[in-house]
Amino acid sequence: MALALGLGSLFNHHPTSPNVSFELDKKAMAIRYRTVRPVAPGEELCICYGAGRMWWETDVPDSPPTPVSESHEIAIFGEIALDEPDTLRPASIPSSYTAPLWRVTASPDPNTLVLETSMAWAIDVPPRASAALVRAMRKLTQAKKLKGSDANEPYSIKHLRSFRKASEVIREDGSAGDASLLSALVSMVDAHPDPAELRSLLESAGEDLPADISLYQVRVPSGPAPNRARLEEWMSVWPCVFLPPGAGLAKKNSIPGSDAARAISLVDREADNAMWSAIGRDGVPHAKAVEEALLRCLRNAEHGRASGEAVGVGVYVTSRSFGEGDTQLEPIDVDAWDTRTSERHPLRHAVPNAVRKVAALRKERDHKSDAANGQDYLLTGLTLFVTHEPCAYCAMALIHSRVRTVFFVQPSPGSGGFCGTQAGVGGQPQCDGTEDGVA
Ligand SMILES: C[S@@+](CC[C@H](N)C(=O)[O-])C[C@H]1O[C@@H](n2cnc3c(N)ncnc32)[C@H](O)[C@@H]1O
Repeated sequence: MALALGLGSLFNHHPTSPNVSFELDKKAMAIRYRTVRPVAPGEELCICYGAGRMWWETDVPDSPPTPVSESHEIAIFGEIALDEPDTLRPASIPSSYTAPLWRVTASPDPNTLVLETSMAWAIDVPPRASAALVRAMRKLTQAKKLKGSDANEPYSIKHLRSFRKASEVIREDGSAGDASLLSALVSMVDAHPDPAELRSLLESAGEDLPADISLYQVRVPSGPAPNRARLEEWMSVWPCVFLPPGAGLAKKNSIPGSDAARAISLVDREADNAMWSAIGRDGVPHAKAVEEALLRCLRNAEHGRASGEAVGVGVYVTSRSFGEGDTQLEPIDVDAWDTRTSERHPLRHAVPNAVRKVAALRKERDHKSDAANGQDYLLTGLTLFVTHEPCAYCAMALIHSRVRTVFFVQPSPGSGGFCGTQAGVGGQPQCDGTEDGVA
């Protein structure tokens, strides 16, 4: 997350074709803005804040909720309703409790992924020479001399269209292109930093290329557009392709060090929605099962409070699968709550209490001398529900425990260790965060 200060905060949002792109320079702690096409006098400079409804667009309705069943409608990723009979409901929970349901994940969201750009080398060729250039590049690629022209290697240019009208291209040196020529991408600058070496490489391919190959730099998106909705934004920098839903951004398929390179896969909201509206093995819709589990977790918090604990945080851990994979686990249902007051112990938060209970249960029940990877004590494959967003300590405990998914009811902006895992503990590369969370 970066906040633009100074003039950076003046850019308004254009949802589809901004004329300015920006990139984060994390080392310099700066944001760089660049025009991505010629700008007419008086034309407003706009960036794209991301896809989807913006916070000021209050009159634009959210997409309608997906009904789970006729009698039980829950807005998937909109709202979760806890409307239990009064006898079961803890007193602290209003009779019709509704809370927004968000997904927080270690994977970046395609709607907010920042468009990163890099410099690439291009040359101008007459249209009739384009086939010769393609042949030359193919030969050099096969001979492993031209870096980045294969999809599966660093500095790949495979997501980018190879040719563009030379007159439409913004060159880094400010020169104008000839309308009768094509601008052809050759490689990323980082793959071949020395233009003289690249030029002689192209000449060595022995194809019928123009005699006066002159390389110039152009700005291109570092990776493919994360979805169709963002494609226009990416295309305004350089024509390119988008990732089909569910496709991952392969680490090796993007610019090393870029956000895209760190991404293992993107959040796939369509698949998410399908998951939430699906029916579990026991015939209960996943969304209804989540609601029940959240209620149990709220009851645990209430139980802690009623037994004199100062902090009312409750946890429920279950082996029940919510559509994420179909592994059959030994059934586990563990309840826990914060016990700092009764145990006079600063570390007896609800989450580590649950982690200890699961470890003890599995050690006793599932222990085998040949158990691999801690499967007889970790939370691998389990889902944990917690009333409050885990703090940094609890988030680390969850990461070390290898829990599969975490649901929490109450986010803790600013102090939570989990929210927007790209900023929280789970998103730190050194933490090996693999868990997903739902708030
Ligand atoms: C970063 S500021 C942009 C500069 C702001 N317009 C100003 O004059 O200070 C973001 C705010 O600008 C407004 N804004 C930006 N793009 C907009 C758009 N396309 N339509 C309406 N309001 C927009 C929203 O109120 C938003 O909260």
